[in-house]
Amino acid sequence: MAKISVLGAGSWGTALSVLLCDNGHEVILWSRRKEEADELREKREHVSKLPGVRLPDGMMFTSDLDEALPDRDLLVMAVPSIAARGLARRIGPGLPKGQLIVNVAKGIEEETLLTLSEQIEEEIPQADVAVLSGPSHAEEVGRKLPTTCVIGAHHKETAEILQNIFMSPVFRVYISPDILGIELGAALKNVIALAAGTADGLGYGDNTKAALITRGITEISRLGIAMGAKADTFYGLSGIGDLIVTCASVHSRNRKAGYLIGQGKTTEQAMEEVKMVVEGVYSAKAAIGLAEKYQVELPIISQVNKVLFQGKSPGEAVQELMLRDKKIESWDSRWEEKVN
Ligand SMILES: NC(=O)C1=CN([C@@H]2O[C@H](COP(=O)(O)OP(=O)(O)OC[C@H]3O[C@@H](n4cnc5c(N)ncnc54)[C@H](O)[C@@H]3O)[C@@H](O)[C@H]2O)C=CC1
Ligand SMILES: O=C(CO)COP(=O)(O)O
Repeated sequence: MAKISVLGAGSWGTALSVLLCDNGHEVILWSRRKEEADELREKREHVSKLPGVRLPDGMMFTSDLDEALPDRDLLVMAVPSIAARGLARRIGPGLPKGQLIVNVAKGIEEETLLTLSEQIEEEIPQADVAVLSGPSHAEEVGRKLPTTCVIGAHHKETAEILQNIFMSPVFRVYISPDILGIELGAALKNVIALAAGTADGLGYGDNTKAALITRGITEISRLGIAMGAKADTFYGLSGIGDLIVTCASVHSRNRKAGYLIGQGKTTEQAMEEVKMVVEGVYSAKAAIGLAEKYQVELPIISQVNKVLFQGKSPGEAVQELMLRDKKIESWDSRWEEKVN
């Protein structure tokens, strides 16, 4: 049994707390809001974020970091990406050397273009930071539906410890050393999911969705490989796997926000209506910074940015993508041509 604190009581932090409790660990779920921690303790359900999922009797709740942080084998960071650095800065000074931390949020920092684990490592240099990602909607993990994820860590021993902690008959966990590839796939799939949702909102069909998923992963992996990630990672759970689920699922907040934009809502209206965090909106901007830095073309992600932030009509963005220069699908030595 491990002593674990999950920091962030949104839908994902809550679902993972249930999983970890069911796995026999001692779990404290930290919320930044006292009323939320009190309500979770009393109702044993997160009514607004994860309705219908009973929170196990043994699960503990607090809004006090002094209760959540000392003497924990593992800290799971489950706050929205824009809050990750701030929380890491706040908790870092008190943590011991080698503190194991798993980040489960998905994003890239717009100003620095750093992944979340890189930000956490900057703020808590003494920690051993890993990531968990993959096609895993909280609503389904909460209902104990079979799910697979991947854990990325610097050291294989760390990855194996975490694999043992998270793995269950309904939650299968793979391990990988490619933290960068995992985090890039996680953050950028949300931007493509916004596009997929927008296509749904415009009334387009399955062909369009398949095109966005396929050309989307090409775009994500092109950038990731230029940054030093491993190509295979983008065809794994945290890449194509998460991209498929986020573009297709009724649970996806990014897809939902895209849908509303396709129906004519502004970015702000769509984010407000979804209520929960829409990470793709932040990652979209960061992706443009990365594309410029690594001199990589990201046609879909560029159009998503124009729709989100420059008021371009989604229909026009699709037209522009369809009418781009003619291309070869992928590089082939027989024609020896570099393609985008
Ligand atoms: N919901 C899901 O199915 C999954 C979500 N994720 C990722 O997990 C992260 C968290 O997402 P959700 O739990 O779904 O979000 P959510 O929208 O359900 O909840 C976010 C929670 O974070 C709290 N929060 C906001 N700012 C904070 C701060 N500065 N400090 C502490 N807490 C703060 C809010 O009060 C709220 O309870 C995101 O990066 C998301 O992409 C990853 C996999 C699955
Ligand atoms: O990352 C997720 C599922 O793996 C959740 O995606 P959304 O944030 O779009 O709901």
